Amino acid sequence: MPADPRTAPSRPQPTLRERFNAMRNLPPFLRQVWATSPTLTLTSLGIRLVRAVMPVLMLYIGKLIIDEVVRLVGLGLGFVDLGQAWDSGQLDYLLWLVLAEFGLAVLSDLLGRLVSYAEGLLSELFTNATSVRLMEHAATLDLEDFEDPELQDKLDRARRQTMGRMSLLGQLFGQVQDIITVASFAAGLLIYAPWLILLLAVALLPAFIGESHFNALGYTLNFQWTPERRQLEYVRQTGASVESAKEVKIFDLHRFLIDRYRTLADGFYGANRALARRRAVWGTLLSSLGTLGYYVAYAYIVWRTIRGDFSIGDLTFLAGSFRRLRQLLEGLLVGFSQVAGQALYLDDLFSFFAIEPEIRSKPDAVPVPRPVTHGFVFENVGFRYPDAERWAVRHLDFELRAGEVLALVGENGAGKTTLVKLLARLYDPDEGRILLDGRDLRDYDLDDLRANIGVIFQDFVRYHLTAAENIGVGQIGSMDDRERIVDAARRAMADEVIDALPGGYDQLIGRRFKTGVDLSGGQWQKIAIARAYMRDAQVMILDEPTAALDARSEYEVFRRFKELSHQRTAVLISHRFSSVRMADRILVLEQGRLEASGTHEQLMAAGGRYAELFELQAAGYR
Ligand SMILES: Nc1ncnc2c1ncn2[C@@H]1O[C@H](COP(=O)(O)OP(=O)(O)OP(=O)(O)O)[C@@H](O)[C@H]1O
Repeated sequence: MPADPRTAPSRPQPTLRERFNAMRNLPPFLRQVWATSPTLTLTSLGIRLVRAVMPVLMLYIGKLIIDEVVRLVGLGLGFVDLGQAWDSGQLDYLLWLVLAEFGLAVLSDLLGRLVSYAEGLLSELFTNATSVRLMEHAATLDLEDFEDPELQDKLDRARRQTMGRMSLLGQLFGQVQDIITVASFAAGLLIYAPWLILLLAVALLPAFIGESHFNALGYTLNFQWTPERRQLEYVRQTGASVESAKEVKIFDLHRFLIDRYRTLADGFYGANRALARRRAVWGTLLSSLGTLGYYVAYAYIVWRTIRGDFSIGDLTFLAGSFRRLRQLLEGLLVGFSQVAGQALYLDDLFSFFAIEPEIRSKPDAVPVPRPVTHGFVFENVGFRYPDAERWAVRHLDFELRAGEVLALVGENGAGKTTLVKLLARLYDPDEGRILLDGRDLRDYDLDDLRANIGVIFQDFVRYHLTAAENIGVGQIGSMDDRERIVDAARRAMADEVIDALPGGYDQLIGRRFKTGVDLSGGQWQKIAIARAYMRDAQVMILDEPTAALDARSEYEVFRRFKELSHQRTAVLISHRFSSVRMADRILVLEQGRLEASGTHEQLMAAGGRYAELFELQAAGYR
């Protein structure tokens, strides 16, 4: 069961300083927005600038209208009907004022729509650009990073941020607009009653502090529940996907999965609800303080009007200004705390981008020699998975000579796959070093090294693409080279599988999509092995991708592999001794150590574990 996040060691609630510090994320965020589309950014900011001063203009025209009406009433002209009043010309000024206000109202609406349009587009572009950056950055990270659950949590949060931060954009720009509007109202009010503005600001402060407190709590809640939310996602997928449907049915797992989903989802819902409830109660209390401030100011203006200091038009302008100012200030303060809250989330996005891969090319990296003349030498190589107590492999000293076919045997967990991963520099050794033609593997250009090594792992990927594409991914640059793909398929004995497909090489395989045709485990493996033949690699490694092949097929695959690996260095991993014995040399691994090495005959003659395991398997066939 997942750890209860309330008792599990958790991230403490961000302090006020952390919250303010998070604001440092805003400039890079804005830079990225700008880089996404300068035109759209300028358009929306420009329009918002114009919109910002419209409210005060409209309110002022409203004041002029009322003053004019009061003046006209005071004149006691006693018009009989509208026609007469119209002809007298006394209404002209009023008419212009009303028309001006109408024009402003229409323009304001139009500009509002334009802003939404521009920002909608900008947000979408920004989300897409960030998603692409996320994928690009993820591609540079080490395998070790990916295997770290903490990184997976971070990646999950970052992924959510690419979507979630769309609202931040509109909010930030809205804040800028509101600040200008506030300034324009404040300038108007300053002439009449400056200290009232201060009163409003002070009255609103508690609501602001409350808001930012709850935003931080909300962030902490989301942060703490990331692992559970990932589990939720996992359970949901397991409960309803093609890949797991078979087992879920046979083992009747759906109730178990649903129960687990419910438990997790209820926990998150409960925590969320409790926070929302507290937020609602406190929010209401604190914002009523702001309301109080507003009414004190209102009463003061009314009193000054009664005393004759202000006209009726002034009263409407002032009261309206105050109402708007209060709304705006409240919005600004709440918005500010929300922006600060969202900036905390940006931390997740940026801290994901800040992860630096450890395995990368040195600035003065050299290309891999072509051809490799001596081969690889492992010198006292040891490697331990992060947080693991046991060494996965240790004290490995051996040579993999150029042009040699080497087989790795050993029981489950002996370290065979780890050794291969070290060879392909998916990890770097924690102890000792690996040399290629006398130079440390770390001196070579990483891309070139990987291009020279073709590995098919036991857990190779089944791409839900066409058969040709499934092979083509082995050498992405030759995806369109059908001849090469067909040739690779033939070598891996995948051609017969593909010929039997209704669509041949263009047949979509896998069951995920409507027109897809699924393959058997062994058929998938043949396709995956063809991938290795696509590569122009000097070193070929088959890490047990043949386990599902029938005995004859595996034998045949390995026989061809050996034949075709002529002049190539090759590593085979298999639990079938009939295949292993074809290798030039065999390394026997036992609990991460090299136990013995030699040809099949030598190892049999030595009578160690190899001979024992071989006999065990042979006896099974007799
Ligand atoms: N990603 C990982 N994180 C932590 N430990 C790992 C990881 N992969 C493997 N191990 C551990 O390292 C040891 C060696 O594993 P490895 O996969 O190299 O064995 P193997 O010989 O290939 O086994 P098999 O025959 O089952 O494929 C095992 O004890 C395993 O539990």
